[in-house]
Amino acid sequence: MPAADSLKKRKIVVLGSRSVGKSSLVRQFIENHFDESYHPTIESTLHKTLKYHGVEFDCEIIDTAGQDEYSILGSKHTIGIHGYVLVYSVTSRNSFNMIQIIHDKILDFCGTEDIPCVIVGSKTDLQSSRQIQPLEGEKLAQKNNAAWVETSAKNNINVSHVFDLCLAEIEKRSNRNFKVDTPAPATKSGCFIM
Ligand SMILES: Nc1nc2c(ncn2[C@@H]2O[C@H](COP(=O)(O)OP(=O)(O)OP(=O)(O)O)[C@@H](O)[C@H]2O)c(=O)[nH]1
Repeated sequence: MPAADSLKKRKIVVLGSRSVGKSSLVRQFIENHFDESYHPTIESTLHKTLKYHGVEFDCEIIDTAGQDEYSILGSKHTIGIHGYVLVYSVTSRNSFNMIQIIHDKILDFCGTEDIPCVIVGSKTDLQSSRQIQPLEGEKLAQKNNAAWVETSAKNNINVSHVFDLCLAEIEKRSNRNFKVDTPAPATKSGCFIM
């Protein structure tokens, strides 16, 4: 296996409203662990090596603090980012509505019309509290040219699939215009054009 510093690097940021399960998703993926208690996140960065089409990538996954409509999306969450995981809870209409707001903020900041993105409906184990049906999630993803999946971090359902999908979205775009190794040119704001 190649040393981590010789691997191609991919930076993925996880965004969404407060308490939708962003940290739980990331922790389950990286540490195979789920915690019922809630500890609000400030920000944490974790690493994992992922394989896509036989190529290994050193993935840096940035778990962010919960967003609301007034949160400012900074350069930290846009510049140098290859892919986005946008999480809503299937039990919260507000968190679902936030996805479009966050997506639009990213496009606006990056000055682009398309980003590699996976939209994630979390907490599917809480079926009796469900407010968002799968079809709504799928339609939102289609509208934004994003991948979509529902997960349960608690039951470890589809957790790793989120990150496979994200790499696929990243590589789909980078292969369209560039070789995997070629750094994408930056826009005026410094975001990658994928
Ligand atoms: N039942 C269930 N609860 C979950 C799931 N994922 C997360 N939770 C719970 O939801 C609460 C919030 O989870 P976090 O992972 O901290 O959410 P977050 O989006 O990182 O929260 P912020 O740091 O505020 O942005 C915790 O009590 C978790 O145990 C899930 O898949 N199923």
